[in-house]
Amino acid sequence: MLFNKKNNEQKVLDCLARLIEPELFEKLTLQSRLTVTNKGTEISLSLPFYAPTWLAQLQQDSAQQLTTLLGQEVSWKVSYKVPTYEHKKVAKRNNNIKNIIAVSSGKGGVGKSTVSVNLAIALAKNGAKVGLLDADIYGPSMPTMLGEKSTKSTTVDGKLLQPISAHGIVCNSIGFLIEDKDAMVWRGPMASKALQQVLNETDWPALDYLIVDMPPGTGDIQLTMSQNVALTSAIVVTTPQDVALIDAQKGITMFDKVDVNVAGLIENMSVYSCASCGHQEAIFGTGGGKKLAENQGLPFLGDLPLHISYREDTDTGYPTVARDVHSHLVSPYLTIAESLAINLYKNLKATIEQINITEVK
Ligand SMILES: Nc1ncnc2c1ncn2[C@@H]1O[C@H](COP(=O)(O)OP(=O)(O)OP(=O)(O)O)[C@@H](O)[C@H]1O
Repeated sequence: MLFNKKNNEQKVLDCLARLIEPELFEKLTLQSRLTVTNKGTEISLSLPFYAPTWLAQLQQDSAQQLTTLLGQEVSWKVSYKVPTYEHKKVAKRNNNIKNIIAVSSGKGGVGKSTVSVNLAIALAKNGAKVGLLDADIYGPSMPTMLGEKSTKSTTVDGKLLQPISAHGIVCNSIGFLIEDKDAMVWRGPMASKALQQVLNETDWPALDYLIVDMPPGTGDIQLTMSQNVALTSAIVVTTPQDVALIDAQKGITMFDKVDVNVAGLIENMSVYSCASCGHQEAIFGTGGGKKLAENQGLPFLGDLPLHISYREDTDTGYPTVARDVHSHLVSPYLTIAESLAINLYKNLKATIEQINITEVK
């Protein structure tokens, strides 16, 4: 049979088109190049996000079809390059940081910090380079949650602060600089200035994502912070009950006001899961976060159970995703991290061309 390069390229594309959701496929192929030759079949793919489960599923689902279509087994060569997404323009930008993602909540105590730290570690576990900035001036919790309670920020050159490395991520926190009681009395402009200072005066290594744990609420402080930092996107964390959802809605409105994309909602403490017997109970109600996301036309990134280990693990300085003992508590975070990375790619515009699908040999 005569080898038809163009035909085979089209066959591969058609097969992938059946397996990838249309919106995402269109965006991926818009910036793709696929070439096929007859010396063995290798799909060389440069992906703009880290999504190991999504990729494994795609490879598994397409394996049989591709082998049949091309008459030989297909191997994949995958590399990753997370793009820098377009974001609102503010004065200063650190070139080492590709994307800054704020994690916020309309209401205090919904688990925003717990989600921030575990999500940051989950993104890193999936393969990304991740930093975490603790901007929660009312109660910086990252020193405790990362097991670095007695650590203070240091500087090598007398100018830039060295971030703390822990559990596969780097972090800086207002808590590494000042005592908690000092932070509590800060007013808006001071708090916002402190955030910008910690952001701009830290010696961040090259990062795909910097996760910012924002102070809870939607007041002037949060508004000013959101305005003055070059945020790529924001995540709103909520619990399922009505009162939290009303505040989550305020959070979404706040980001709309300052023209920051909302990457999606996460529902924390969705279902109580008993550590002893596994019994599950929806004590705060269920499905509220998903419904709010639907009403707002926003992605729902996922839900997380209410489980004692999440609290114990961060209290002891070893976040659940880093400990990796309870896979049923880790996997929701890995899924949310994938969902976040894919949704950012789907909904934002990359500043540079990113993806190549090339079949070689
Ligand atoms: N899914 C969960 N299961 C069990 N406990 C949780 C869960 N999420 C958070 N917690 C616990 O709830 C408490 C509040 O969480 P966290 O400090 O992360 O909330 P927050 O929204 O950042 O609070 P703040 O408003 O003080 O910033 C902590 O003790 C934390 O360990």
